[in-house]
Amino acid sequence: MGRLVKGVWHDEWYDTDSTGGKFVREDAGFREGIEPGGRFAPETGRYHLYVALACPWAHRTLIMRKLKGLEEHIPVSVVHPHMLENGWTYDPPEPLYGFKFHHQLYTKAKADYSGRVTVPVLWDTREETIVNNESADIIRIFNSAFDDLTGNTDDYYPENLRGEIDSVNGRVYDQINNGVYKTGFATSQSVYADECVTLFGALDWVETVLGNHRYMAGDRITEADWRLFTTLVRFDPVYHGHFKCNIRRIEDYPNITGYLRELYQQPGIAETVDLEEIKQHYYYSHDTINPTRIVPLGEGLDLTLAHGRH
Ligand SMILES: N[C@@H](CCC(=O)N[C@@H](CS)C(=O)NCC(=O)O)C(=O)O
Repeated sequence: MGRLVKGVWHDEWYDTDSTGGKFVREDAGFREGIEPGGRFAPETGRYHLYVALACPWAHRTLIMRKLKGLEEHIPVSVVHPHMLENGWTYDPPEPLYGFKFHHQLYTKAKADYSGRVTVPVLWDTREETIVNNESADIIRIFNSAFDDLTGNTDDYYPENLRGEIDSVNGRVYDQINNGVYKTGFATSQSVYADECVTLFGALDWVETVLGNHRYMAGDRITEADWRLFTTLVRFDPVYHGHFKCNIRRIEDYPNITGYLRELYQQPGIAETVDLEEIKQHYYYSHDTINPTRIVPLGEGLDLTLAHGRH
């Protein structure tokens, strides 16, 4: 775990001293788009996606790549699940440059880069740079930028639902997706307790929404559902224990349980979920919160059971 400072790698854990025990996530450093006629134009084989199978943010991009039929257009490389003193690593080395360390991609893109070195990364092989390293942007890019190439016009951010999707995303991001990290990485009891209570308040709200609607932003699956899904699928096997998010389990919420199963059972989605890799990453990499590195055996819900949603 570490960060780049002016292009030099420093092995360091998150600084929560300067924020009174709070985990504060850094903004992504590369935020370009892909559009026809633009600097980054949609082309088959031009872009490469770097992910961790364990990472909920990277997982969103894998899901959208699958749903939008982009697998043959955008190849993917996967980091090793253990993120240790060198940050994310490739074993074997990644295919474009033979790099062993994910931070080498960042310094290839910008020699004096300062900031955290995260996945996912959407790489441009033409300009040899990072187009974007913010998953929220990458899934929007995948949602529409390659439609002319793939002929797949499925829309997970439809015009008429954007207001609702944005509003759901806002709360889900802050209190659930990032909420589990803010709870798990807190280094003071009172910060932990506040974050944990807020997280479960948000899950209670999701349970109510799903009692009234089939999905989070109405009656069709949108990006709001996929953004929530990647946290829910990790919750009982990882966040409940490792991040001390243990007021309730997902299994204790009937509507969320059925919804999670229904999303998991959508075509192609189960292949994007690797629970063993997910558990290995969290329990092994975060030695400040699990110094023995023992990976627990429990796997959480059986996601293959009938979802019972209609
Ligand atoms: N805003 C980014 C966050 C990505 C992120 O934090 N990824 C984690 C893995 S789950 C990471 O690479 N962390 C490495 C670090 O913080 O040093 C996104 O959504 O794409």
